[in-house]
Amino acid sequence: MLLNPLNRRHRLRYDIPVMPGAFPVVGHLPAIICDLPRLLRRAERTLGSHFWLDFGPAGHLMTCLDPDALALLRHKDVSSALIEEIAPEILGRTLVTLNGSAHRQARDGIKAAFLPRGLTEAGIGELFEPAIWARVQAWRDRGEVTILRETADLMLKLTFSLMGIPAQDLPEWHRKYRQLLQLIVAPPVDLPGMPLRRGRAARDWIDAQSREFIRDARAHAVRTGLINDMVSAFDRSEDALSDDVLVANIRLLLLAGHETTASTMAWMVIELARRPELWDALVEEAQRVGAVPTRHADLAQCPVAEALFRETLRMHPASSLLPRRATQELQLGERRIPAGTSLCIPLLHFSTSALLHEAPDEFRLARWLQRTGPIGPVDMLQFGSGPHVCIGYHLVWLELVQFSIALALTMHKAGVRPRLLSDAEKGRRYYPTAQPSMKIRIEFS
Ligand code: HEM
Repeated sequence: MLLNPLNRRHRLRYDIPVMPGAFPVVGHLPAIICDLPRLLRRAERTLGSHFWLDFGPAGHLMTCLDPDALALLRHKDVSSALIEEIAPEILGRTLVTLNGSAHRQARDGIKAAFLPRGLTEAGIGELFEPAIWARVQAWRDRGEVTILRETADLMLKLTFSLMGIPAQDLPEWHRKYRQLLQLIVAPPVDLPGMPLRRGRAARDWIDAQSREFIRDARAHAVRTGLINDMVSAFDRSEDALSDDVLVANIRLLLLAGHETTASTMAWMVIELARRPELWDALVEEAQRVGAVPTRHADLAQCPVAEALFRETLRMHPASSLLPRRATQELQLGERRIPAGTSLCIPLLHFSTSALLHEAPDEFRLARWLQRTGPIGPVDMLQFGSGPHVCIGYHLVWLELVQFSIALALTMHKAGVRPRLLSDAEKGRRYYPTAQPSMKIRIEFS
């Protein structure tokens, strides 16, 4: 594991052990990025359920593997402002960093557009369907693809179309979006040609375009997409919010929905490729349904595709860790957590914890197909919980079921199925978004 062999000293901070093995400057980040499950297991074995991990520039985060930690996501004295400190350039002033009434106000102005009714009224399923068909048909014709590259590209296309960005502007958006992402890793050097300068310029470009979209929406110009709905909900809301909030959150939607969904989609294809019985069950369902669903109401006809989406995300949660901060002293199990403590809530650990799931390491569609109760917070913990629970949940569910059915229909008609050409475990990343290696190839034969 990527730990510093020279750092073996056992230390305590506020009576909680610090994980040894941190490097200067980057702390445990190399192990967090490349080997998080093993790092958490080793920490649990050697230190117990509570320990500090060193996130390099973001400092030490108290990590708790006890399922009680999930309740922190709903706790009134726990804030998500730490996310702004970790990624100020890219996430500053967005929903995910706000708390209390400021958060509620901003979220209320956006959330309706992402509920099943809002998505259906905006015709999002119909909007996505042709782009998904086109992409899987291209894969069939090519016979072999680098899967994460492809799903990332498809998701960017879908996310941009959601925003109503005209097709001719897509290449420029693509370029600016890639530059924006550099802000996540940019060293703090603001000089011409450096990632920080380029990333900021891309962010300002994207924000300026968003302001134009908002102006257009208000002027009732012909523009489809969720932005219209968001703007009118925003303007209807009782508390006056500045357009800056809307602009920052349009940027957040681009970021929050892209890599997470692309990673999940890639893992779905990988799981289908390495489990022939799964592929057969999906093909059977796709043939019975015969068409790609476009509305939420139709999703009930696709239980296998839904179970595939849920089980893939359980085994491979795209958001592995959530950072938080205690604003007051807290009690967590037996522990006293001082006010101001930075916290890490490891969704990845809970997603495959034997305390929460039966046979957690087995990929089992049956756990979803045979369940009788409704989906509860533990079943969708990969989307967070509490006031910040993911706004895109219904959208992801729709697009991933659409994708699975289109894939199964297209490939089955051509007499081919997905086959894995690479080692899926090699080169996995777990942070900031968990994803399979960029190099994994899938053959359709
Ligand atoms: C598989 C795909 C996805 C996963 C696993 C995922 C996961 C999450 C998680 C864990 C959070 C909570 C963050 C926190 O509490 O700190 C979150 C928040 C959020 N997600 Fe997603 N997400 C996905 C897709 C999407 C999509 C497609 C969109 C929209 C286009 C979206 C928009 C958001 C927004 C706006 C928030 C912030 C909500 C708030 O702070 O109130 N996500 N997501």
